[in-house]
Amino acid sequence: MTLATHDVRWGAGGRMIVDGVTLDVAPNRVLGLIGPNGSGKSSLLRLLCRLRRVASGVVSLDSRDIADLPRHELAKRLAFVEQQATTEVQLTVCDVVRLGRTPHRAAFASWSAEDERAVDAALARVGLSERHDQLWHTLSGGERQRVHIARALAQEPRELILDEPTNHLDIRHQLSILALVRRLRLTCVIALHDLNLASLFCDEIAVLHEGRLVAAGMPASVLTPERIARVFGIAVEIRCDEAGHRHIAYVMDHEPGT
Ligand SMILES: Nc1ncnc2c1ncn2[C@@H]1O[C@H](COP(=O)(O)OP(=O)(O)OP(=O)(O)O)[C@@H](O)[C@H]1O
Repeated sequence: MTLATHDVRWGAGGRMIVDGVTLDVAPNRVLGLIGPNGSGKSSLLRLLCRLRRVASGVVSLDSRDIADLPRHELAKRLAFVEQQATTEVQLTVCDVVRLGRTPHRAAFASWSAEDERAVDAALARVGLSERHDQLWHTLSGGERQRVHIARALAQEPRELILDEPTNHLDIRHQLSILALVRRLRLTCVIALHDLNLASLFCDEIAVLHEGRLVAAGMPASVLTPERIARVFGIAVEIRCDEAGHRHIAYVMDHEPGT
């Protein structure tokens, strides 16, 4: 166990938004977090990264309460790729990725060859090496998303938290980013909306509904038509192809657009 929550609660605006979530993230595995809009996915991810403090319960890293970890130590271990992260407009792509090296550098230390290698490797991994010097604000939405993933990789974390990292990406880049996340062999928690991508790329899936964890486990056991109907309010059929891959097909009771 590296990252875990025990009975974590957090509320805002007079209501409970994350309501008693207990979850273990297996080391070096990808946990997909799914749930309808507003079910508390981003809020839970922010609690995992200590960007918000729990109202009650514990988030732990290697069995230590993250509330007790020095900020610097937490930043070396855990990287977060936020949904629609913004960045100062006058920075170049490599400036943004270099920010990922901050936790590894002592105050006033000069930029090292190791830092530069980590930045170059991170940009290469997301396929943006040739954009090294481009101004960040001139990138497309999908390219910005990949730069933020590179920034997180430059941090060389052991735990990687991603909030809908496939937003803005075309289908090829959605597949390549999720394949990359799998290849990294880090402990990953990743909020996703696409149930088929979650099923294909995640080792385990956790389902949030109205702030509560309603299921967690292997994709095939969690993503059943009954549960999808209950949580998302839609009808689906599960089809298996010849290779044994499951495909979740949406059942329309009328033709789209009619
Ligand atoms: N600081 C806050 N104050 C008041 N309400 C908040 C705050 N943060 C989140 N919420 C509410 O909590 C609920 C859960 O939000 P959250 O962003 O965690 O959901 P989500 O599952 O990530 O949704 P989505 O799929 O739409 O991104 C929403 O109804 C949101 O409006």
